[in-house]
Amino acid sequence: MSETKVFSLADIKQHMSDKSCWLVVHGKVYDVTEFLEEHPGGYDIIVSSTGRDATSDFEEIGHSNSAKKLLEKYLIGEYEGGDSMPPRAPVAGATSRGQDSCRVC
Ligand code: HEM
Repeated sequence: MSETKVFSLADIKQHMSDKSCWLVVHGKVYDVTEFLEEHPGGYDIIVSSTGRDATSDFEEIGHSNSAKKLLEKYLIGEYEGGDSMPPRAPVAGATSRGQDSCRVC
């Protein structure tokens, strides 16, 4: 078994398209590019869950156990912040250094 790779938010944000598509679910990073075409829910819905924490998107749909098992096939590593990934894309221009608290709210 090779060592677990750890990815930053900046890494993850480079894979937000159908050319290269990573998902973060429960703090783990999945490269689902190859799965996009096969996804029964369509590929655009997955692409729209990239670049942020996709855990609630994935869980709220009520995916079957076989869908959860399928996810394991695409595991490539972990997010450096564990479960602390922003659920929505941070405010435009914010840094990924953890100082992106909202100035408006
Ligand atoms: C790599 C991650 C994912 C895998 C492996 C996956 C797998 C699957 C599978 C196997 C199904 C068929 C039903 C089932 O067995 O539960 C399904 C349906 C569905 N998935 Fe995903 N899914 C993933 C990510 C997502 C994400 C991030 C969303 C975003 C909300 C999503 C939305 C849906 C929807 C809406 C359906 C229902 C499609 C329908 O019945 O019309 N999935 N998915």
